[in-house]
Amino acid sequence: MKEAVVIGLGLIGGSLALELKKRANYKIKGIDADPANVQKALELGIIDEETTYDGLQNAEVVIIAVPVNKIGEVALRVLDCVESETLVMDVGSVKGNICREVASHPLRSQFVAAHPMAGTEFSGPEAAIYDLFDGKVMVLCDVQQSDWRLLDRALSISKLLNMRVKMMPSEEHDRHIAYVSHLSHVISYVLGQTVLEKERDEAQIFDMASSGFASTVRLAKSTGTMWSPIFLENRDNVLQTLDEYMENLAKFRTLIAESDDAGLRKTISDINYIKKVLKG
Ligand SMILES: O=C(O)C(=O)C[C@]1(C(=O)O)C=C[C@@H](O)C=C1
Repeated sequence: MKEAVVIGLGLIGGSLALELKKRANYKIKGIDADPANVQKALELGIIDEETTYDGLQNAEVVIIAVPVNKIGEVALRVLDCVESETLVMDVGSVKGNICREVASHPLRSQFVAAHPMAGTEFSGPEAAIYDLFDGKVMVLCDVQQSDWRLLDRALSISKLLNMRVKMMPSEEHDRHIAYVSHLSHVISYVLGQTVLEKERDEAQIFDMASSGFASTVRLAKSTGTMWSPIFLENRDNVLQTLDEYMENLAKFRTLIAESDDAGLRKTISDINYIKKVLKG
């Protein structure tokens, strides 16, 4: 039976474990710094057994799904322990720092830097979902640094999950992801913060909130354990997007302050182009 080891049994690690088990009959071994997560993952049938870094020898694939600030050190430790045929993949949301950290390891070519573009606002093994990755994009970075046979295995796993693969340099990934993922989270947190501060003075404001508020503030339910390290690992790119966002916000504010109906309609109509680029 093929073996996969998943390190970090949260939403993403847990969901990958479920998929590999159900879709390809892998035996899943798990590692997590929090014993409660291991216990929960065992109870939920996400993993078959707990293991340690000494138990990586028979793994066909080791998936690292810990918070992004910990991936580099975990990846180096894993590469120190694995056999020459094992694929080591991370699934973090920031790729440049991780690729730099593993760059000089003698087994660098066994590592594939991956980012499955899927998630929810929930966390922990109980948040793991079967089908989470179905139809989504898997980004693979700096692939020329990986052994082609192991890259091929990463591609097979992506195909198994029914994901579309995109390959790009890690630096480009980090610049783009700041716009389409990290900025949205900052905005949602600050929206939640602004409304919560108001709610303290004027109770019942949330009674009026409907789907518009719910959809824009959904991401604000995501944990700081995951998102603070993402913002800090991709700091320069996130700051760049925030500067551009704040500039646009100031322009939008001016249009409202000046009761510029034509300006507002034109700006909104331009932004409505998003309907064409984002389907669904
Ligand atoms: O839908 C969500 O709740 C997510 O946060 C998913 C999301 C995203 O920003 O789209 C977040 C981080 C992952 O690295 C990939 C996807």
